[in-house]
Amino acid sequence: MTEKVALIGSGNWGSAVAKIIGRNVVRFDHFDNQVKMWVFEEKVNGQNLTEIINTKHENVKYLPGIQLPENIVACPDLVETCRDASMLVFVVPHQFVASICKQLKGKIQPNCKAISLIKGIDVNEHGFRLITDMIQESLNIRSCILSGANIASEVAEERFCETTIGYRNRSDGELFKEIFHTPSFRVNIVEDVVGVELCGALKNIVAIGGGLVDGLKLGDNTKAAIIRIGLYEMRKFSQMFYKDVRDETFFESCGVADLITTCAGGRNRKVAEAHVVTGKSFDQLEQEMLNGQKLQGTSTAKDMYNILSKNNLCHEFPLMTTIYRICYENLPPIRIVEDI
Ligand SMILES: NC(=O)c1ccc[n+]([C@@H]2O[C@H](COP(=O)([O-])OP(=O)(O)OC[C@H]3O[C@@H](n4cnc5c(N)ncnc54)[C@H](O)[C@@H]3O)[C@@H](O)[C@H]2O)c1
Ligand SMILES: O=P(O)(O)OC[C@H](O)CO
Repeated sequence: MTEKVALIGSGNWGSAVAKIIGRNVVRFDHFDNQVKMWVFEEKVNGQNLTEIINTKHENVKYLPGIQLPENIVACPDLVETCRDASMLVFVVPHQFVASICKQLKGKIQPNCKAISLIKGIDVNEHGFRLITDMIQESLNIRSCILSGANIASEVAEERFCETTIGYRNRSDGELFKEIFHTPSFRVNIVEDVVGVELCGALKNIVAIGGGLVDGLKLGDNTKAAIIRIGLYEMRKFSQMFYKDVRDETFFESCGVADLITTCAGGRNRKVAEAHVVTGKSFDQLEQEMLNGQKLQGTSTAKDMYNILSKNNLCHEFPLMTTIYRICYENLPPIRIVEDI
């Protein structure tokens, strides 16, 4: 059977993986060579971003300077992008997934499989769920997860790194590995969707902590302490709510490696540092510094705090709780070290 891949998302990470997927599908006979990529349409210098991508083969707004393969075709219509696909790659900021699934319900192939590259969780009045569960439940399809120490610009420049795919069904994990693995983007697959996904979501909160420490100029030892405590709280939370999450997952790229990279070079870190230095709000800094890219760490800190406070657990997760309070309750940033 010929597999057909569709990419849902074309931001910084979506465009970086488009380069990888576009090149990989042509290496195998069992993939259709054309990959449609859904673009949330917008004007860039008066021209539709889809038209720019399809003529220049570059996402000039979200990943400038990187050439995309010509078999990546930008499409502004979500349903049209996914209609005939058998493999869906979700790579949008987590706050947009619910509305995307709603639009796709009943409009995709019944044998479709999905993978989420999204780092975040979904919280509502009933509790919280994983983004992969949201995709599975709303579209009635299986979903893997991919997460790792993967800053998009470095991946796009083909600098060596690793990543982790979590699967429930091994053949899905192996199939998705084929479209992502390259000599410079090394994929390992593990049977722990929940562990891989929670690592990716929760590390974004710790990254805010790393940035606060940088803004306060507290130094490398303090940053290392934030990383260690963050890793401890990530594992504790994951295994408290999902007892099957494996210890080993935290030693994969999605675990300790992503924490290190995100606390060194990610957007969450950068904006949190600027928050300390300038005193401006996270929302304002996101607008000023990221040119349309989205922060995931602050909203995930809020989601996490809602879960913890509902379950009377704030005192057991002092780092995550303090980061939330600094972001949303005007707590002075120095409390990152005083309250943990
Ligand atoms: N950028 C990275 O280095 C990186 C690496 C690994 C994982 N991730 C994760 O991948 C996910 C996607 O991140 P990204 O960097 O590709 O996105 P991004 O931060 O570049 O987000 C901007 C994207 O969101 C789109 N958008 C804006 N408003 C929208 C709306 N209302 N509906 C739908 N889309 C809308 C924009 O068109 C653009 O494509 C996130 O969960 C992120 O944590 C990012
Ligand atoms: O830029 P950030 O902070 O969203 O982090 C990017 C990636 O998740 C790092 O692996």
